[in-house]
Amino acid sequence: MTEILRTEGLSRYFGAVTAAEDINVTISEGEIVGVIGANGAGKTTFINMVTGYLPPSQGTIAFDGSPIKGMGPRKLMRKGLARSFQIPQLFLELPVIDNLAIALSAAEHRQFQMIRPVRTPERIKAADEILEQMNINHYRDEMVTAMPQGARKLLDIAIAMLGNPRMLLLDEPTSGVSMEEKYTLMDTVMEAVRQRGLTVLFVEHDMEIVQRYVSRILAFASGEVIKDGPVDEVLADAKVQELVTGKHHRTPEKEGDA
Ligand SMILES: Nc1ncnc2c1ncn2[C@@H]1O[C@H](COP(=O)(O)OP(=O)(O)OP(=O)(O)O)[C@@H](O)[C@H]1O
Repeated sequence: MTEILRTEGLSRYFGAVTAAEDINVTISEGEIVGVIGANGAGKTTFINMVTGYLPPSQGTIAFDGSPIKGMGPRKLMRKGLARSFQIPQLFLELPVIDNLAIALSAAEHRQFQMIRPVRTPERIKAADEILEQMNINHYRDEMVTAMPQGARKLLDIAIAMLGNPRMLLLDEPTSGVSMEEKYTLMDTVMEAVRQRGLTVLFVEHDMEIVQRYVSRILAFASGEVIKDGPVDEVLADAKVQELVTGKHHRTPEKEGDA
């Protein structure tokens, strides 16, 4: 399989705090990878470094075979590497359609400038398409404040998909979303991912979501990747159970044993 992302010796220190240390990960095109770990394990630090939001202290990052360390988020977005946030980064007091128009405008301009929600026919077309694909087109002309949390997450992910990325990094796509909404949200996102043939890396605390949607897991603890492999293998690992999932977590095979 073709490699799309590779990190080598990737580390980040905040003074005496080791947020991430010696992360060596290779992701192939089309893989859907879950990132798990307890609070403070280094998951967001890893995502932030890969997407250009945080400069690494050490190590290298390559996307599509070329070094990307030192590039900012907008440049990386143009290269095909996009992300969503744990807390959606949206203009709450603007209509949904204008949030998309602003994102498209920002993507079109290389230099920093005041960004206004200019609705060109091309932008409206692109916005309507993604809103429909993410099943949030009924919110099109509503303020973001009118949307429930799940719909806001979908809008944030829709914005990440606007530039037709090849790889998407999602930071806790289901956090703050109700139990009933979670699966609908993930089904919608994963269908869009499948149609676009994207590679996905997503941070998730909910092991049921992880088991249902990913094929490979990176387990983080104390800033390090302690296990990287197929879902069942990682979730059955004693160290992962001790440091990440808790020893009462049951793998899918064991589910029917009781
Ligand atoms: N800007 C910062 N300054 C100082 N320490 C930081 C900073 N950002 C993160 N850290 C520390 O780095 C470590 C890793 O944090 P990180 O946010 O990456 O963890 P996480 O696995 O994403 O946690 P969570 O699941 O709670 O989001 C933690 O000890 C955290 O306190």
